[in-house]
Amino acid sequence: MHSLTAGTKDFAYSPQSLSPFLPTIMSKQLKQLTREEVAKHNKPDDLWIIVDAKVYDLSRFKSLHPGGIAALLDDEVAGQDATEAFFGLHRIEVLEKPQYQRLQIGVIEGETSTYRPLVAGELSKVPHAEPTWLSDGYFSPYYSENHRQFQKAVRKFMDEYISPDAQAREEDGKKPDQSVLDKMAEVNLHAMRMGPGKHLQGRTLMGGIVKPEEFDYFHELIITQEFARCGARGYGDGLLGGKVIGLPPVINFGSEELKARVVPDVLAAKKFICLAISEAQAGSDVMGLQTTAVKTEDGKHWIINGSKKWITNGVFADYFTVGCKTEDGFTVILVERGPGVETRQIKTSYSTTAGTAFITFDNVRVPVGNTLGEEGGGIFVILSNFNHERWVMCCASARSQRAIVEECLKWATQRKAFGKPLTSLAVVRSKLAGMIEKAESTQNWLENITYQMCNMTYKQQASKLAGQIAFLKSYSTSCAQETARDAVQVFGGRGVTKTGMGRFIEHYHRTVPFDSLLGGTEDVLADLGVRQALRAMPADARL
Ligand code: HEM
Repeated sequence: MHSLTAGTKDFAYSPQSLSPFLPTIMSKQLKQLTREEVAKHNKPDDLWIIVDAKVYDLSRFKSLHPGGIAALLDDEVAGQDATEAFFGLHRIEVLEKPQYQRLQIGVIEGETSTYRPLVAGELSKVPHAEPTWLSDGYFSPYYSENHRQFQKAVRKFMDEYISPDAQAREEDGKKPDQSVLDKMAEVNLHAMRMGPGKHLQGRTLMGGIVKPEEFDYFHELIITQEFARCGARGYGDGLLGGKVIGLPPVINFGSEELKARVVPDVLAAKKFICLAISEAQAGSDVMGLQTTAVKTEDGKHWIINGSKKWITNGVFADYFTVGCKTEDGFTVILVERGPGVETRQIKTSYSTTAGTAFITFDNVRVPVGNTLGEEGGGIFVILSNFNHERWVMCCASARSQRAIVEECLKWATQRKAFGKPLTSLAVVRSKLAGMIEKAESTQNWLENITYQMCNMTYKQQASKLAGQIAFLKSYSTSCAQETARDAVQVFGGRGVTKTGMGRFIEHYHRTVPFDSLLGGTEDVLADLGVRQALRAMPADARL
């Protein structure tokens, strides 16, 4: 998606990954050729083609071509203009890859190329590929000039540093590269992802574009949405998703000593933290958890025993924000990796780059000073971040749906079936309509809620927005799943193929159900929204 920069096993693309090669390619003398001249080179050992006014010599490459030799020797391809056929079968990034760029020997005299991938930081011109506030000619009451500058900088950062690593790690399943995490720390992205607040004080945000006291939820929305564009769901979580949910309890409920010891290192990505609540026996039912914390006789330590499952970033975490059953009920305790703590990778439908873990605690000794909030008051610690956490998920869901819309619009325009572009088929247009409506409605609702968050106190948010956010989360992820299903229909077999044209659709379709589970399943959240509404029913209301 341009938004989703591409990469396959043999091919990890990002606009910047090309930069070291550009001088070589540009200095190569490209011949000015006529179409008649190209047409003479139509034999297996002397094979030229034209794609987008550029001439490629495929004589030696043909036997390495992943699509086989026959396709290249077709009468309408060999020596001919194969632009349309090419874009029906390959993503534009194929031609950007240095090893394929070298096949270009010339250009067609007097003609210019039409197609190009976006450069780092650029906005897409494809309709609905960007939210309206970033689209030409539209207005928005929500975003200031500062938000716009901030968005530009975050997108450029994302395209330059994060996207290339995202695609490579999604492939090899390793943790995000430390150099990327360090680069993010330099501009304080890890801190900003925690939202507005005191933790931003004294920090230079994104090179000083936004002052800590001016950073609001729209800035945070921008970060989450720009990250979601990379189309690498597992990597997105690997990029310290565990910190986004695991650190707030420390920041909001930890002792000053604990915060001073833990928070700076986590925000600098020197240490990693995760939220460890769910267990094999209990997920959403936090009161049913079985991991126990029992105090030592001198009352100075907890002894923790039990296990946790599906813990994002757990594999590489140094700290674990753990929900435990204690004498007084449910208590949240910060556990540090050490004797008795073991983590094992769980293979889920998304990549292992997220570091999803099964964790066991075997007589783990933790100082009582690591208790987060009141003993027995763990439910408040966990609930306190639920709205924010779910809202973050809505930001990501809205943006990744939009990226799929862009993929589908491009594909349906460039792909021909029955001699016509897919867009000429009413059924395809109808699917596109549904996807666009969902992406736009989700974003619009999200922006309204974000505006409320910017203007409400924490307490007001808790009472007025819990239902709204629960509904939005449930709505976004059900829209997302329908969009994924429709996108596969539009892409056909490519929508279930891990490489090539439909690779982002396959990835999305495979990973999107996850979004409908975390932070509460769709049904649970929709029901929560209704229950919130019922609680607010006025006593004097009658038909
Ligand atoms: C500069 C010229 C070309 C290069 C560098 C090239 C490269 C590639 C690459 C890397 C793939 C693997 C799939 C992917 O990563 O997208 C591929 C697949 C393929 N190519 Fe080409 N190709 C070229 C021209 C053509 C032309 C002109 C045709 C004929 C219309 C063609 C037909 C195919 C087919 C049928 C596939 C398999 C597609 C699929 O599995 O969906 N290629 N090509």
